[in-house]
Amino acid sequence: MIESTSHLDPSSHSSKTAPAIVDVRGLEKTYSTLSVRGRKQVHALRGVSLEARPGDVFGLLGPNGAGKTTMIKILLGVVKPSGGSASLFGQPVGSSAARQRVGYLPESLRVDLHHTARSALRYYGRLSRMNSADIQRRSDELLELVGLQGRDQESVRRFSKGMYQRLGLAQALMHDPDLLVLDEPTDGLDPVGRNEVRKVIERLRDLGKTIFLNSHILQEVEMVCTRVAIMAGGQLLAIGPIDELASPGDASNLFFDVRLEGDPDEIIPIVADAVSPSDRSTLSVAARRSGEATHRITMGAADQMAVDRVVDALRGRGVSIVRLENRRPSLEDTFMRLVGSAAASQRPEPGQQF
Ligand SMILES: Nc1ncnc2c1ncn2[C@@H]1O[C@H](COP(=O)(O)OP(=O)(O)OP(=O)(O)O)[C@@H](O)[C@H]1O
Repeated sequence: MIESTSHLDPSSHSSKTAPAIVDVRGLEKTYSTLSVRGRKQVHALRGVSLEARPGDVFGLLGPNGAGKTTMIKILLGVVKPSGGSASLFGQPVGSSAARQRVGYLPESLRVDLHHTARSALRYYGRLSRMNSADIQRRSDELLELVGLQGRDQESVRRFSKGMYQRLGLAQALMHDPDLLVLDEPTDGLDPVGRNEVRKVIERLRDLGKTIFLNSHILQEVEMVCTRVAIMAGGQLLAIGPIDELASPGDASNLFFDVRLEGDPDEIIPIVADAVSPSDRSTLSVAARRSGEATHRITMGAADQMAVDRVVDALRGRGVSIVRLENRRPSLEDTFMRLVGSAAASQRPEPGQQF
C-alpha cells in the first residue's frame, strides 16, 4: 500500500512479526575482472543474510571494499547476484513490482543545474508517471518535509550541498516509495549539512518509513539507525539493534577508560604489549592525545583479566593511574573491535602468500 508521508502512522514502527521488506539470504557476488596478470575473481559478497522490517532504519556499515555498494546495487536490481537470494516486499529484486516501491538516493545525485527545486521535483514526478495534480501536492508536502519550502523557486545552482542532498531525498520520495535506499547520504557534507540531512532522516524514521542506508560515518548511523549490519571483506560480522550489538554483559565488550599521567607515545606500547591482538585493534584508534597532563586511553578488553594485565603492566612501569572506569561501548568501539579482528584474522602469516 502506498500512502502519503503526511498520513503515515508513527505507530507502524518495526515489528518482529511483520514480513521482511528486505530479505537477503546467503547472498554471493563474485566479480570477474581482467588485468595484465589475467582473469581475477573478486568475492564482493560471501553468503550474506540480512532482513529489514517495516519501520526499520537499517544501517549497513563497513570499511572500503566491504561489499556495501554491491549489496545496494543488487537490491536495486542493477547487479545480478552470483548466488543466494534477495527480495523486496516478497518480490525478487529487479522485478518491476519490487522496483516501483523503492526510492533511491545515489551517492552522487546529479540534478541539472538549470532546475529549481520545484522544477526538479516536477521532472522526477513525470519520470514516475505522476499526473500534474499529484506532482503539485506531493512537491508541496516534500518541500516542507525536507525544509526547502520558500526556497523552491531558487536555482539549484545556488544550493549548498546540504540543500542539494535534501532535494535528493525529496526526489527519492516523490512516488511515495515504501522503502528508501540511501547510499552514503551524508558523505561530503559539512557538519551543518550533515545535521540538516540527519534531521530529515529522523523525521522520516518518526513517520515510520523504512530506510536502508549505507554509510562510513558511524556517529551518524548511531544517531539515526534502529538496526545495523556490520560487514567486512564481503562477510557479515554482526547484525541487530545498536544497543544489542554491544551488550554490556558481554565480556568481549568490556570497554574501559584509563586516565593516567605520562607520555602517550610511551604508554600506548606498554598497553599494546599487555593485550591480545583483537583488543589492540580497538586501542590504536581510541587513544586520545589531549595535550593535558593526564591522558585518556580507551580500549576494548576480552575480559576482566585483560584489564588486570593492562593495569599491572602500567603500574609495573611506574605509570600513575588516576582513574579507571568501565563504560558502555559505542557503535564505533564495536565496529573497530569486529572489523579489526576480521582484518587481523585475514592478515597473512609471515611468508604466507595470497
Ligand atoms: N564492477 C566491479 N568489478 C570488479 N570488482 C568490483 C566491482 N565492483 C566492486 N568490486 C569489488 O568488490 C569489492 C566490494 O566492493 P563494494 O564497492 O561493494 O564495497 P563497498 O563496501 O561499497 O566499498 P566503498 O565503501 O569503498 O564504496 C571490492 O573489492 C571492489 O573492488
